[in-house]
Amino acid sequence: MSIVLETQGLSKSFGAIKAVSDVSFALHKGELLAMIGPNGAGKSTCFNMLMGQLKPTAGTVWLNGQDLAGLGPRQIWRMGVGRTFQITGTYASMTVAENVQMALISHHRRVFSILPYAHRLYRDRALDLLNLVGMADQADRHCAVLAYGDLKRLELAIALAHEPSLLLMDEPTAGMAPRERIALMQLTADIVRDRGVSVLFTEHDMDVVFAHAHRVMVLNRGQLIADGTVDQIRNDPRVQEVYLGGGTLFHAAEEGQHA
Ligand SMILES: Nc1ncnc2c1ncn2[C@@H]1O[C@H](COP(=O)(O)OP(=O)(O)OP(=O)(O)O)[C@@H](O)[C@H]1O
Repeated sequence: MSIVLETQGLSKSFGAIKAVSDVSFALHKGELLAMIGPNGAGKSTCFNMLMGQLKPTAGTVWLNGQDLAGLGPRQIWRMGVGRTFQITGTYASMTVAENVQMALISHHRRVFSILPYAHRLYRDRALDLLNLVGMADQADRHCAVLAYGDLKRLELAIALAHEPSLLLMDEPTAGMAPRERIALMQLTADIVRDRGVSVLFTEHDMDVVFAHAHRVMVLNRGQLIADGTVDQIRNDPRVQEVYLGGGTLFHAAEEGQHA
């Protein structure tokens, strides 16, 4: 399997705080990789470095073999890295379809030339993407009236409009009801399988992680303490030590499995 994203010795310090320390990993094509860890473990800092929002203190990030050093968020996004956020970034005053159309227009770099007839442009392609995320029946609703779970699915369609080879999803299910969480990650797993997109996601809900991730990395205090399959991670004593203190990880996941 080819490597899409690779880091070597990735590190970030804020003054005396080592937020991320010597993190090396590889993400393969078509892989759904979870990055987990307790609060303050360094997940968001890692994501922000991968996306060009933060400059690493040390280390290298390669995307499809290309060194990302010195590149900003927009250049990295243009190279095929999509991102969904903890807080959705949709335009409330526009309809669901228009939001996706805007993303398609931007992807095809046509923003300034087509504004007078933008409402028609890429409409069919937008509907295809909305169909993919189960939102086609809401195409003409305004985003302001959407339920939170629907906004997250729309955000996924917007990210896919840019045809990313890699999707970074920062707590994609935050704020969602348990059933919605599983549904959104099932949808993401289907997209990974059907389109060969690679996904790196952070997640606090272990039911979601253990049900869908192909592989799991665990960060603690900025360091990568484990990287393996779901079973390897569940049984790793270092991971258990980190999480059992919080008392939430494994019990919740096991109950979820038996539900
Ligand atoms: N801009 C910053 N300036 C100073 N310290 C920071 C900054 N950003 C993050 N940190 C610190 O770096 C460490 C890692 O934070 P980070 O937000 O990456 O963790 P996280 O794993 O994403 O946490 P959470 O799950 O709570 O979102 C924390 O100690 C945090 O306080």
